[in-house]
Amino acid sequence: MSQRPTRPGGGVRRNGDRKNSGSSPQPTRPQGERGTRGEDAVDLTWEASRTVRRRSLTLLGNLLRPVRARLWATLAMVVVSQATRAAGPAIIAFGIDRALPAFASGDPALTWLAGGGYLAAALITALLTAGYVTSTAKLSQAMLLDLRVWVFRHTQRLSLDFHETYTSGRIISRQTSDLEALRELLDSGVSSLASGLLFMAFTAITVFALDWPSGLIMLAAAVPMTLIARWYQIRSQRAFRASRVVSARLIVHFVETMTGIRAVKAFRKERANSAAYGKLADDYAVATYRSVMLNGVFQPGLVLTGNVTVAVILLVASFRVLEGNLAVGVLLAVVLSTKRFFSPLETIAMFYNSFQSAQAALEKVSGLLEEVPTVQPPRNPVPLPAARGEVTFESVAFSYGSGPEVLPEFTLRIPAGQTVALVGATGAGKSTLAKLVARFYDPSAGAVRLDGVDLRELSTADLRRAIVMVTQEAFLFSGSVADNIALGRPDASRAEIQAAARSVGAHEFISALPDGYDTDVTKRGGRVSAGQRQLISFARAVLAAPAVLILDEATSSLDIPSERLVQTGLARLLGGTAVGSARDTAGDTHARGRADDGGGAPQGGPPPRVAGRDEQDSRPSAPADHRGVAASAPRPTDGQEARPGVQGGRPGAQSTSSDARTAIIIAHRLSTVEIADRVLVVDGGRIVEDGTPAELLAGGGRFAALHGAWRDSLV
Ligand SMILES: Nc1ncnc2c1ncn2[C@@H]1O[C@H](COP(=O)(O)OP(=O)(O)OP(=O)(O)O)[C@@H](O)[C@H]1O
Repeated sequence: MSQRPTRPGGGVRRNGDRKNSGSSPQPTRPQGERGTRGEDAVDLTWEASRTVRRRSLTLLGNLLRPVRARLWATLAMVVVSQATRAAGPAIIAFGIDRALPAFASGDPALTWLAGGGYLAAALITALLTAGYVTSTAKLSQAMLLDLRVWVFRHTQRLSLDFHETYTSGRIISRQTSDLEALRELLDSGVSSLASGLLFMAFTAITVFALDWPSGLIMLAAAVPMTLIARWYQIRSQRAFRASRVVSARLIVHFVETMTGIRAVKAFRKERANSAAYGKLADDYAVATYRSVMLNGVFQPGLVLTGNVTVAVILLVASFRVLEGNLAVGVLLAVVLSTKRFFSPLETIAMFYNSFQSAQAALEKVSGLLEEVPTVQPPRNPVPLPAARGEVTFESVAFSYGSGPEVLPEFTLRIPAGQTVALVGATGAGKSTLAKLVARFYDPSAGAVRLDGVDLRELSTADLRRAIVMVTQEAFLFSGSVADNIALGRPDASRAEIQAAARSVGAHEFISALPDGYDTDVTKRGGRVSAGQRQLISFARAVLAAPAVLILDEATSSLDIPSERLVQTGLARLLGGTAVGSARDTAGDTHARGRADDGGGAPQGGPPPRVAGRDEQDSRPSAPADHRGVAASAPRPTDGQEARPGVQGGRPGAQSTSSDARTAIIIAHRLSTVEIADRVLVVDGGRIVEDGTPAELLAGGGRFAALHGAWRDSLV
């Protein structure tokens, strides 16, 4: 496509107003715009209807802009073809009333003119019809291609908070059934509607030109027809909106069931799900039935009006012929034209249906495109090509959207190179805190900084290079194992990919796959276990060599051998291994005392370390815990109590390492906590304890209690 508008929709933020100390521009919600909010509403207020209509038209305008030259050419073809088509009866009238009498008196020229004119009109109509049908198909495909790409790109750009509430099922519904409704209309509906309406207009002009009283009768028919059309429009708009809403719900339910098929089977939800799906399918059938029923009244209503009009014109014009006030040729032409005038009505009625359906679809799609990412890249980013990895939370508070405060105001400093374990009960706010570091969300107040730079001021490239989050799901994209590892650095060589895999202990199992690193992870034989998936995602992170690594430690779905594999990989990952990167040359490798748990011997990568503190290098390793991972020895502490609300910068909890990777781990395992430099205990969104594992254990507080419970659970 020649040119694409940068953003097809308008702009709506989902998170409402937020206090923001960051300097990056935040989009505001324009008055009256709605985005996807309230998209399930079937009855819209006049104001909302107008807004939605305007939004749909803007989108349509944006779609048409790149193809406007073709659009005008197509329109010209439609206009001329319908004019020549409508001229047929007038040429016949001319032939009967003027050419035939002239022919009878020995002048055949007018008859030749009438015959030739009729043939030429028919030829032009045929050629131009073929031209506009092909051209419309090209127009339609070009517009749909743009729209498909816009919807995909846009939904991908939207922030996590949007995806968490909107669900992938709805997005699929927008991408499939809504775009399909638009395709139906654009492919042939628009040209049928336009050509039909134009043909009617040209025919009406012809009838008026031939015999204005017949023209007036025809015009009178417009009154009942308009009333029927209005009746249909109001009801069908409602019916099609309802049908789009139910169709989206149906797809959402289907997608949810299929993506959660394991849980469905595990909890024997099949019957309940089938019942729910059956109910939705029933609702969809009812909604569709309603729109078809409306069409069942609309279409015959129009046809009846047309036929009655033809009868009235025939009657009146015949009387006038008998009285000698009208030529027979004109009578024939007027009746023919009137009959033809109403012939596109059936098609128009049919495509008006698609038009209404497409309009409802356009409303939904334009609403989606109107959404604006709440996490915006800055207009003038502060460059940070090589981050050290110091993370600071400066008077940060956070709530999801307009919900309750999940993290009350706090200040925290994580020095570069420190390994921090976040522990706490479920729902305490650990993931939320980690997601703020990854800038999946922006804080509601205060600022999160990397090396002193507000994350909102970093370019996406710098941010994603410096901070990588490894989530529990360890998602693998379709493609080879090597492709999946290379996600961390797409330009990495095969040797670098293998080195990354080796460094986390993944090389052996990858080599044992049917095609080694080239094994397709979606194919039989390429299916890897949950633990192996984790290792691949660790290798991905090693290759990316971020300054800050955030890791949501996997707890679920790992069997004991997998867990050991992951534990070893994790310990290695935290070693700050960088493959073929600047960090590598900076000497970011560590050979530290560590009791290998046997989950995977070093395979060419740098040896693993126990913790990210350089001062630990000189200390002997602590005794291994039950899983064989060495616990770090107690360290000197300044004895300072962690104060909720004001944390960080404590000498006892600081790393002195300047080259190690900063790691923030949402820790679920005792062994992981013990290899951390520092533990933050989160409770109700507050950091209630902050210190080295040894300090906190000695302190006898919440961490000590958690630790005790863990130990007991391991017996
Ligand atoms: N997307 C969201 N929208 C609204 N509230 C959320 C969202 N995600 C989390 N919360 C809420 O925020 C609070 C903190 O959740 P968070 O996921 O950070 O806890 P957590 O400590 O990581 O828990 P877990 O160990 O179970 O993962 C919880 O009350 C949770 O319900």
